[in-house]
Amino acid sequence: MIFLETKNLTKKFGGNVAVNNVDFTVEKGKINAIIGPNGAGKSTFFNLISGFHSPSSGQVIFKGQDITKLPSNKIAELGVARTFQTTNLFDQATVLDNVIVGHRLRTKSNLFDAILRTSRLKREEEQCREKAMEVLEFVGLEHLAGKLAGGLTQEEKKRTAFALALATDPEIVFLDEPAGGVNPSETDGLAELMQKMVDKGITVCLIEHKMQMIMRIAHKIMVLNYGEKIAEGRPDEIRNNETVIKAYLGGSASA
Ligand SMILES: Nc1ncnc2c1ncn2[C@@H]1O[C@H](COP(=O)(O)OP(=O)(O)OP(=O)(O)O)[C@@H](O)[C@H]1O
Repeated sequence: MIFLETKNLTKKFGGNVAVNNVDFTVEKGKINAIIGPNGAGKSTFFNLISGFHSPSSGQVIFKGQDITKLPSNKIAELGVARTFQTTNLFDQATVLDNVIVGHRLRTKSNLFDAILRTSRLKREEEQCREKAMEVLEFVGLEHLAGKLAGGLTQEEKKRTAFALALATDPEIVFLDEPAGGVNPSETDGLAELMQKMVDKGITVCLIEHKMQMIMRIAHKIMVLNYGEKIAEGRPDEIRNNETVIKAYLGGSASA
């Protein structure tokens, strides 16, 4: 069974076709990358898969289930997590509290539990805390658990974004520019972290402009240009693909 796939996925914003008839399959347990010049439709494509936008037409299938029309929280519950280019953290809250919010999705407590401070609530609060510490440790930020998120560096924010996604116990994570705005050695560290996720059994799908990193870590790459898939293949195939080279030379890619 194909793990996750899109079929003829299309999104129009007025007359602008941001994603045009894209067929894409994700390889399970691998690092899958999406590249393309600015405005190619990459983020929109992620938004369609994770339910933040509804497609104009086409389908998203996850483990054989059509998830096209599901709201984003339901899609997340099924095990599909995503991060954003700019993760909005609560600056005045600690890193730990920011991540705890990410795990709430998996808990059952409701308003009554909160008012009555039931044992279920207390138990779940403890579970959330433990889960948050576990994912912070995984991303290498346990030493910053008590620090206010507002004081984090860009690289630490990127790691926190990973932790937020991991706190939902995902089977697949969609990472939007996970290494945007960080220096080369930090980029290497984040690449290692993505590999570590894969080693743990999580499938990774990322959008990235940092071509060297992508060519090194991706198992498979899809190239979007003006909303259309213009190529898909292994890094060496993509590197030598003339259509891709032309799109980049003619476009505004910041690679
Ligand atoms: N909410 C929206 N409403 C209207 N148009 C949008 C919306 N989101 C994206 N677009 C348009 O869709 C196209 C694709 O944008 P998108 O952000 O998906 O590209 P991208 O490949 O992620 O770009 P970048 O690499 O710069 O992040 C662009 O023309 C953009 O202006």
